[in-house]
Amino acid sequence: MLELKNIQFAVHESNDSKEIIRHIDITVPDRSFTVITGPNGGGKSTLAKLVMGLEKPTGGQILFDGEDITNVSISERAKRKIGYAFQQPPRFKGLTIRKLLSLAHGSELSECMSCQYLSDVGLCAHDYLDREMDASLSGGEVKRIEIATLLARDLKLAIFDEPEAGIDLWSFAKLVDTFQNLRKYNMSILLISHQERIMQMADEIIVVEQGMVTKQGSREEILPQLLHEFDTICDKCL
Ligand SMILES: Nc1ncnc2c1ncn2[C@@H]1O[C@H](COP(=O)(O)OP(=O)(O)OP(=O)(O)O)[C@@H](O)[C@H]1O
Repeated sequence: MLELKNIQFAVHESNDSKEIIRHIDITVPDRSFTVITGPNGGGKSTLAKLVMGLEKPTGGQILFDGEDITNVSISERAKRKIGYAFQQPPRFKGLTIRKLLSLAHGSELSECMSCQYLSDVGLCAHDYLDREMDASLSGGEVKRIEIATLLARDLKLAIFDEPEAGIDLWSFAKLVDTFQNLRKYNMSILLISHQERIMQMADEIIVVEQGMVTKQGSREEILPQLLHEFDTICDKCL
């Protein structure tokens, strides 16, 4: 279980301090699917970076399975099975997808397991295992292969920052299917998204605005509120 307790993050800008995250408390239970949403600039990516260790909070505590990891390095967090999927996953020329999956796993993966991970992200293993992770792959394919590498790492917590960014509607539909498939794995998913179809898969939805949690609860409770707010905004624009 991940617990953020009174997390704060401020940066210094020309003799002034700018608060980006203000006193946030969040709990992500084991094997849950949590979506963080909210307006641009609200602090969602910063929150993900704080959990991953890419940024260090200026106040508060991060607990993972009861252990204080606030000051633990990125690589130590990775060893504790916390993983992060980039908005724009890196490509590695010269490295086959088969090799990439084994590297993610930490030892040679059997053909059968590699195929399983690729099929769970909606890719036909025989078409991809011996391809290079290079520029010849589409944006949607790269994203799904990155998710397969997270599966191969056998993570306890996977963090995705707007996985839908930069992909077309067709690839998005396949990505939604991929996230449905991830439900059978034992990991918790913390996903940042603005997409209703992704929120429809969540157990819990958290809205972050101006560095604060403004709504938090089950999908059944929060999603109708968000859709109603969105309709009201749209009606005002007519
Ligand atoms: N290191 C930093 N220095 C200064 N400002 C920062 C820093 N990191 C984030 N910010 C600012 O903090 C605010 C929150 O940024 P963040 O990327 O977390 O928002 P977000 O909710 O993920 O937005 P989006 O939906 O557009 O991706 C933004 O105004 C951003 O410019």
